[in-house]
Amino acid sequence: MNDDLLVMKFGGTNMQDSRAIRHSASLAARSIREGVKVVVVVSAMAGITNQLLKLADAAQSGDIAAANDEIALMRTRHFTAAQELGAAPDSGTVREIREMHETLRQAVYGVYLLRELTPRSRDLIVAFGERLSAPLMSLALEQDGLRAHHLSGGEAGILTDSHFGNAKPMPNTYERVKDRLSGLLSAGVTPVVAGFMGETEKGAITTLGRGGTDFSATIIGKALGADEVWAWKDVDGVMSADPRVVKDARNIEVLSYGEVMELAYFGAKVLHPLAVTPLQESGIPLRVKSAADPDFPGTLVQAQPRDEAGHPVKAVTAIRNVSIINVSGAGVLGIPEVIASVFDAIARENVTLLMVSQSSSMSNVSLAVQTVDAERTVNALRAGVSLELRVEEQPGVAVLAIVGSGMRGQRGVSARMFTALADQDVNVLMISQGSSELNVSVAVEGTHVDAATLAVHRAFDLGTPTPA
Ligand SMILES: Nc1ncnc2c1ncn2[C@@H]1O[C@H](COP(=O)(O)OP(=O)(O)O)[C@@H](O)[C@H]1O
Ligand SMILES: N[C@@H](CC(=O)OP(=O)(O)O)C(=O)O
Repeated sequence: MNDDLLVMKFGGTNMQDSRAIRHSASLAARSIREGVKVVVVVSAMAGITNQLLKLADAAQSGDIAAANDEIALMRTRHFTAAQELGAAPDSGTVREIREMHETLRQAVYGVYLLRELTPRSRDLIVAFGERLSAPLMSLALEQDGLRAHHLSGGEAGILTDSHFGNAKPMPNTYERVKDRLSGLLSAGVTPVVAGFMGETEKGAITTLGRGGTDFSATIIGKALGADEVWAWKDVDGVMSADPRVVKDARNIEVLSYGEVMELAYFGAKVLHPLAVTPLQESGIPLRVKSAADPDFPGTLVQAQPRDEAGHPVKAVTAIRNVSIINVSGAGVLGIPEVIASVFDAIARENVTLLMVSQSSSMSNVSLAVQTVDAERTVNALRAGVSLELRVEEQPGVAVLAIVGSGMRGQRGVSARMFTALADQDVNVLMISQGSSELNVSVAVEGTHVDAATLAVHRAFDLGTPTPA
């Protein structure tokens, strides 16, 4: 394989300590030694992103001591990893890590003084996780005898809009990434890019949404016209259900971009919901691979689905911590302006709607949203719609979805799902099916979600085939 180009993404688990980082570096090194050019994209060490979010909240609420304690813990973790990867106390890497922690401490102190944590300052703080792990990966690659250079998302050319917390790449990102990384690659240097982050035109740091390092990798893959993007994970690949819930979940060999998007949207944490979007036009394949078993093919994500006869459904996923917002008022909801005002109010709050359904009597619209967004949604609806409407939240819900392109035009798929749920005494609160027929989703009581997932997984025979 000569002149081939791969983008390799390493997630939090694959960056969690010096041992994991060394192993991840060896996976990249293996391909580089075969003559493949590799761009490495890294996540923060496992747990660091949540720790940064927590300490930012502590500073905002006035507890600077708690915030500083967390920063000290993080610092020890990064220093320990650097040291175990062979960095001398006076090395450039150690100095860089020390300086970054100092800048982080100052940013957090600013939040404490202002008692204000804007989405912009939260992004600045949370992106330190990836900025701190990139030098560690560079170090590990260098220890492996390779030349490497680490860059922040912005330095790598990732330019985004200003939707802090959920930023999207600007159209000129692709040209910029190509400009910034091509020189390094042709000089035989492996770029190591801090994932999850980008920057605005003015240089403010943004993040791409939770799990966004997958998205960084595919943006870079598209920009460079990579042969493939490989997302290394702590699981075999994309599986027929979350393996933490369903023990006999099976690896799916091939999925289409559309199927993966549905799976990610409906809660399969394994990939960022927008991760495949940059690949769709160019048809660049994405492979989800197991770092623990690098020779296992994992899951290939490509333009075309591959359907197995008799298996219309490929996976079952769940979103927990959901609320249903019921908007009701006899007759009023039949008036188009009233419906428009409901959706206007939601759009202004930038809330993601997981499901929508309207009763045919036109007296009720139900909206499923993440519980963290529920209060905002209820307030926006109460302020923005006709006074004749009642708005109520029903918390403690989960959304369960079945996904698979083989469902198209197949009769009886929903019936099989509902029978499985009924057999488990699971009450269905809302139902929806997209016209693409790639998924059917239902809202159920949150306490039933695991039993429902297991039952549906069994009903569609998605588990590991038992050896004869
Ligand atoms: N359908 C699924 N297939 C594979 N993993 C899943 C699925 N649904 C949920 N997961 C969870 O996603 C996790 C992998 O995603 P994540 O931890 O974000 O990866 P990384 O941080 O390594 O990029 C697994 O530990 C697994 O429990
Ligand atoms: N660190 C970020 C981005 C990311 O992609 O992480 P991971 O690859 O570990 O899911 C997050 O936790 O959201």
